Amino acid sequence: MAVYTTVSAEALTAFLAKFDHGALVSAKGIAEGVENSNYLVDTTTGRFILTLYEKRVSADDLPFFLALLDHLADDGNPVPRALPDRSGVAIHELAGRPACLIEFLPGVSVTQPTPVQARAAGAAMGAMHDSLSGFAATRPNTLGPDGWRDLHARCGADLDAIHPGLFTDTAAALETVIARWPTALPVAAIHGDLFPDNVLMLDDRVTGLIDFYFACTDIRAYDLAVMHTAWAFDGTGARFDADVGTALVEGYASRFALSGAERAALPVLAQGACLRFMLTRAWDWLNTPADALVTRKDPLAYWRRYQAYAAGAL
Ligand SMILES: Nc1ncnc2c1ncn2[C@@H]1O[C@H](COP(=O)(O)OP(=O)(O)OP(=O)(O)O)[C@@H](O)[C@H]1O
Ligand SMILES: N[C@@H](CCO)C(=O)O
Repeated sequence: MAVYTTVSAEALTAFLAKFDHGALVSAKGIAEGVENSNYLVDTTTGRFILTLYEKRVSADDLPFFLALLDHLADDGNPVPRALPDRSGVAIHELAGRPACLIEFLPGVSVTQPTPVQARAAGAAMGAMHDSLSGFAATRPNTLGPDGWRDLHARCGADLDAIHPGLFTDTAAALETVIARWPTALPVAAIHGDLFPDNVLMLDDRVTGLIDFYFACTDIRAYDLAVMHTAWAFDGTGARFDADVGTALVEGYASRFALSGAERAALPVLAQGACLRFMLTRAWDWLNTPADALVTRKDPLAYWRRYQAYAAGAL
């Protein structure tokens, strides 16, 4: 369960008193997610999400994320804004963590997307990229190729405790992918983590894009490649669904132009994405205490995907 920080009723009541969004009725920790602490908060006037930012989110980056969300919401994308308090402040401190009160969006995330749902989600990313072509602020991707090497070195030989030979095999894969990494593709603000659990849907309609806390400036088509790795496989990474992958890419292209060079680069971008998620999952796997109230995600599910792309899945 991803509630790393506990917020007392007293502290939450005092926090809500700064806003014009009613008084506390109830607050429940949300089990989903691994990065931040999230609460579902009901007040006398509505429903909200309270997010306390944990390990990987730096408070210094929050203004970038919130400006990006405002830009997308202004342009009609279904993203939640962080709400300002009465004095216009959106970034607060609560229980010792940076914290925001965020708009609640309806919908649920699908676990096994259909091609129709994947097409809608791809189109939502295309519309988002269209809006973000007019977003000027930048943030480096700390989990880009240089970050993978660093993470690989920090995990070190302990990777072999996850799977024999994993340290050497991933070192070789990293060098192969980095040597082929595109250098001339368009760069823009991207989401960076648009997994099915970060897309809220009602039936086949996208009602929310959430969790922008890896948003950064990077190769735009990398965002689509990340999405492909997460949507076109089952949770174990063992079963590839080509129809879902194709629907995702075509949905995207229906809303935002995908050049021949970007399409041609998707396989290597997807391999890089697999290494990124394999390594962050491996780091968490090796550094999360066994009794922590969070479900660790399987790094090998991303190593399997890497192998599928390396063998030509896309
Ligand atoms: N604005 C929102 N509206 C409705 N539900 C939301 C909203 N934001 C978050 N949630 C709910 O909280 C859950 C966890 O949120 P989120 O994915 O942002 O957490 P996280 O810890 O950053 O996750 P991740 O592991 O995907 O990085 C979501 O799966 C969703 O159920
Ligand atoms: N979406 C990521 C978690 C956030 O980095 C994963 O499934 O590994």
